[in-house]
Amino acid sequence: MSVAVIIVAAGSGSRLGADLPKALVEIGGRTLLEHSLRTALEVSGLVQVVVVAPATHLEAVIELIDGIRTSSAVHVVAGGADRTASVAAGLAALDDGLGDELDDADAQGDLAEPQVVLVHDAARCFTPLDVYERVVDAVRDGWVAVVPGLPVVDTVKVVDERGVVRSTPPREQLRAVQTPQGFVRDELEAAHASGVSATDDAALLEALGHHVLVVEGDPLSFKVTTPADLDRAHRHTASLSTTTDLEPETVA
Ligand SMILES: Nc1ccn([C@@H]2O[C@H](COP(=O)(O)OP(=O)(O)OP(=O)(O)O)[C@@H](O)[C@H]2O)c(=O)n1
Ligand SMILES: C[C@](O)(CO)[C@H](O)COP(=O)(O)O
Repeated sequence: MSVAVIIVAAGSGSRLGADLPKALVEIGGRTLLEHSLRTALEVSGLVQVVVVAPATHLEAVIELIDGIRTSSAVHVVAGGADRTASVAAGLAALDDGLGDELDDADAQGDLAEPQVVLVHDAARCFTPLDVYERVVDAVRDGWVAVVPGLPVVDTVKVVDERGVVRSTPPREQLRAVQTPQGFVRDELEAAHASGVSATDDAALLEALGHHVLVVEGDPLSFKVTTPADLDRAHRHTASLSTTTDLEPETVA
């Protein structure tokens, strides 16, 4: 089953408060979007990546992507008013530019329109490749919708509009979910056709009665949301370069 990745990068990043859209903020010399894209391009069975960019920065994003060598089709489209609308814009662009390759594929049978779609937040720029692969494997195993997640460490309360606690869900049943979220393409498209918005795509499929599987996420898949997250991201890249610097000494 061939795979497409939609990277949603069209948010403004209001909670981060940078003077650029969040996906274009740099960490360790690369934008969040480039970090995410470089990993996404390694996914097995990949035939296409759609980058959903801020409408105000389409040219800048196209230029960035031109600098990345890849044999996969990478398309850039403008995002929408919220995350759900941006994913819908990415879905609408699936198959764009696959024309020539598809003619060959029809002949060779090795490349086809994507049947599995992963939706990934550019803001989760350090998600390891093995998380993507776990999600794809579970969709290939027959799950319609798959999300990576981690157990929750805090006790979570459900509150009413006044902030008064209504219930305390059992913590062992809770997972904090991340991206990439993976779907059978037709079902994701059908869920988006409802026009309903949600904070993640899996919720749209849940609403239609689909079973969503949670596979193991990764702490490194944290979402860069606030200035504190950006500091954490800088520390992460700094620790990587320190490790690299130390490698020759370690070997010697
Ligand atoms: N209209 C939007 C809103 C969000 N996103 C993307 O969805 C992901 C998760 O959203 P979030 O981290 O909340 O980003 P922002 O909406 O930019 O942040 P904020 O809510 O602080 O403005 C990000 O990669 C963001 O670029 C998007 O493509 N289009
Ligand atoms: C999709 C998501 O990353 C899953 O945790 C999250 O719901 C995005 O929320 P945001 O408020 O748009 O960052």
